[in-house]
Amino acid sequence: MLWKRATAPSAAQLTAANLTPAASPDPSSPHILFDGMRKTYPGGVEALQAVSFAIPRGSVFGIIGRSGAGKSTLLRAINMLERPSGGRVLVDGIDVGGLGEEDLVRLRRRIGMIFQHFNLLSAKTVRENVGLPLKVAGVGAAEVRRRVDDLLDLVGLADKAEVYPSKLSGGQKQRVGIARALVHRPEILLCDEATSALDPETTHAILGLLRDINAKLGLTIVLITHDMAVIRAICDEVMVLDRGHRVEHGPVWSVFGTPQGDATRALLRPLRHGLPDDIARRLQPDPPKQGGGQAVLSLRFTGESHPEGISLASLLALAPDAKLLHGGIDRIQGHAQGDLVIAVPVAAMRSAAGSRFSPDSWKVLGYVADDV
Ligand SMILES: Nc1ncnc2c1ncn2[C@@H]1O[C@H](COP(=O)(O)OP(=O)(O)OP(=O)(O)O)[C@@H](O)[C@H]1O
Repeated sequence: MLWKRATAPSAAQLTAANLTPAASPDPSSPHILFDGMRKTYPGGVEALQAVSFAIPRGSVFGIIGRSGAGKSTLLRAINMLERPSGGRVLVDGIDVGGLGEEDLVRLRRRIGMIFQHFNLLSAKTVRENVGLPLKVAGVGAAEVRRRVDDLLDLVGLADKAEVYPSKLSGGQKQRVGIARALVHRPEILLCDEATSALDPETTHAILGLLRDINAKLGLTIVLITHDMAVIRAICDEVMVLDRGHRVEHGPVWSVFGTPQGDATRALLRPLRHGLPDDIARRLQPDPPKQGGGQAVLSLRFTGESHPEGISLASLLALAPDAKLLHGGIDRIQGHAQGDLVIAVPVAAMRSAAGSRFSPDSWKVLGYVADDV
C-alpha cells in the first residue's frame, strides 16, 4: 500500500488524509527524494552539504561512506529522526519535514527500521518484541498474534516465538528486528548498518533475507554500510557519500566497474585484486637489457564492453603463452567485470600490438627477468 500523492504539497496543505494509503502511485516517480539536504549539528559540524538524489520505488538502495561521512544522518532524515537544516526530504512526493506530530507518527509506521545492535527488549519474548508496535497502535490481540506468526514464518523464526533474546544468536536477533520492522506493513525499510555486528556467513543469510523480502513484498530498502561487499551482494543502486557530499551515484555494476572518485576507489580497494607481494618485489621498471623477460600487465574489465564475459581468445591474442597470474572476474547485475594480472613474454607483447586484445583498460606494471 502506498500513499496518495501526485505532486508535492506545501507543508500547510498536509493533513492526515493526505497520508492515507492509495492504490496506484506512479511507479516511475522516486519513492524517496533528497533535494539539497543540508545538516549542521550544534557546534557547527556540517554533516551533510546540499545532498540531492532519488531512490527508486521497490529498489534496494545502498548508501556507503567512511565513518563520519554522514550516512546515519541521511538515513535518519527519511523518517525525520534527524531534521534537515536546509533542503527537503520527500517521501512519495511529501515533504516530510513539514509534517505535524500526528502525520509523523503515521509516516514512521510506514517506514520500518532495523539497527546494527538489534535494539530488542531483553525482558520480552520474540513474540512480544515483534508484536509490541502493534499493541501500542491499539491492534487487537488476535490480529497481533496472526501478524506476528506470519512475520516469524517469513523470517524463519516460527519455532522461537516464546524465546527471550538472550537465547538467540546475532543473526536470529536481527531476524527478530526485521520481523518487528515489518509489523506495520511498511513500504520502506531502513537498515542502519544491519549486518555490521554479524559474522560473514550470518551476514550473507541476513542479506539474502532482505533481498527476499524486497522481492516478495516489493518494499523499498535503503541501507547504509561502510562495506562494498554488502552493496555488491544486494543493492540495485549505490550512492557514495564523502565528508557530507554525494560523490557518486549509479547502478552498482557501473560504480564498481568505473568508479569516478578517490573515495569510491578507496572503498573498493579491499575487493580488488591487486598485485601479489611476491611479484611486486621482483618488478623492474624496464625490460631486461639482455633481452627476454616477461612484462607483467594489469587488465581491467569494467563490464561495459564485455558484459557477457571475458573472451579467453582475446587474452591469448596478446601472446599464445600469456600467463594468468592473479585476479578475478565478478558478475554484478549481469555484467562481468574485474581485474586480471597476466605475464607476457616481452617479445610477444611487442608483436601483439593491434591484436584482438581488448580489456577496457590495461597498463604494464613492470618487468621480470625470469619466468614468473
Ligand atoms: N548529534 C550530533 N551532534 C554533533 N555532531 C554529530 C551528531 N551526530 C553526528 N554528528 C557528526 O556528524 C558527522 C556525520 O555523522 P554520521 O553519524 O551521520 O556519519 P556516519 O557516516 O553514519 O558515520 P559512522 O559510519 O561512523 O556511523 C560526523 O562528523 C559526526 O561526528
